[in-house]
Amino acid sequence: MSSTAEKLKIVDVVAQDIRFPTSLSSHGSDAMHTDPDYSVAYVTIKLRNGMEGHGMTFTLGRGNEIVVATVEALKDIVLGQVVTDIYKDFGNFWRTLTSDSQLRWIGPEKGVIHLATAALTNALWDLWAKLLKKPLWRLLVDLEPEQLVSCIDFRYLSNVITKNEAVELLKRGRQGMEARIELLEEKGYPAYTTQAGWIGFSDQQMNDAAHKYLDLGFTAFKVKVGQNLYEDVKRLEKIRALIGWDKTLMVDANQVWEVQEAIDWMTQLAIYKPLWIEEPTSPDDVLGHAAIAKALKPLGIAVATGEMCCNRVLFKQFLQAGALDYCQIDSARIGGVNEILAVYLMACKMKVKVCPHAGGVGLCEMVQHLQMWDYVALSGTKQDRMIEYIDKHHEYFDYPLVIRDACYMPPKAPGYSTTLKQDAVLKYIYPNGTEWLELFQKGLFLKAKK
Ligand SMILES: C[C@H](O)[C@@H](O)[C@@H](O)[C@H](O)C(=O)O
Ligand SMILES: [Mg+2]
Repeated sequence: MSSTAEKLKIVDVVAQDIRFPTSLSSHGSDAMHTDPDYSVAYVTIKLRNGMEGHGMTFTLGRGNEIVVATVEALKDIVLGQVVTDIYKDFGNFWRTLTSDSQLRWIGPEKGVIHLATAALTNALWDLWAKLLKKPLWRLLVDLEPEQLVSCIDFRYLSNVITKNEAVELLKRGRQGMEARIELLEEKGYPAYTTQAGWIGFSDQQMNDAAHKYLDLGFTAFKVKVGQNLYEDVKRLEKIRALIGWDKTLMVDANQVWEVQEAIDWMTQLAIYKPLWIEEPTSPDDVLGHAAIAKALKPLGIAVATGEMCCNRVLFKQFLQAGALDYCQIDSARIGGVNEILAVYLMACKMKVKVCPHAGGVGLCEMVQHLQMWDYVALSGTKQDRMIEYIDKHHEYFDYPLVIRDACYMPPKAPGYSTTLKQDAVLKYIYPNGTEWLELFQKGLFLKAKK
């Protein structure tokens, strides 16, 4: 092996359980997840030359240790590889990672095993962008269409999109690219916020957050619904009174309803003119979503889903069935960047708008890169599209996102914006981080029994 290849060998993969005590303030709460502790399974891939790539997947607390253990189970597939060999044929490597004959049985390509795949894959992309000294969105933009497509495993997709069609879409997407890069650098990419709408928030918390975001120039707000119709009516009355009727309002039920219940409930809330209802029912129920979308269309309410969609195949079915109007990819789910690219390509072909899910730790940092690539090099438009935004946990990153005039500004630092500050890791690693030890001592949290 040449000495350059030797230096680019992966010599270590470390997975850490990082958690933040968000349940203390109801931050992130919704009808289904009432006490989330925002967490990440944080993966570091180390090369012999000392370089590191970081990746993560998002969880709500206790499940985090299972994802960390699953990364441990997968890491032998990555260890010892020369990282640049992976990038030469990334699609095939991704298939190797998801095809281990014994491990795939616990998926396949869904659940914890796929979350772990996402964390590892995202670390590999961070490393690639760092090696090329580019932010990830720029790396994606600069890849030739054929090269980008070679990163994707098209298995099970050919009845909707083929490799050749994907290349054609990307070639078409390049027209006018330079002008869009300039526009992006000048104006950024529109954001909306969910921060005034957590279900556990008091009136005062909602009030404060709505004013804060109005002052920051935000024009689109998302509110949680689905626990109690009477409370939803009160909350939507309140948010409309705060933001006015000229602003955009979306609502999110986080999977709590039966199909007919979703239709009936949303019919009652239609007077508040929500743009979309998000996750009205089970994230796996393609036909249920299709029925809801059909029933709510005459009321002017669209259906959004995807933050818990398990893989490209299910996204394919949602798109085929006309079951979503807004496709909410999540940067820490499905199998990481490689598989998400396939979803963007299918959505582009089927002319469905992608409005990514974000907000959780690292999600805003990562997904901005993907959505900016889509704008510059694939769909070519920001029309009716926005990225979710929440102002928490960014300070723990080496290169936090930048928001200006309610728009994400394109990241400049090399990588996927996934590197946590060492200090944050020491404070929030579970259960022995300094912040956690203090919380246990104060009796604010009970340490999990092993
Ligand atoms: C538990 C989490 O905060 C979710 O409520 C959140 O991801 C949400 O569905 C969203 O759309 O932001
Ligand atoms: Mg949601």
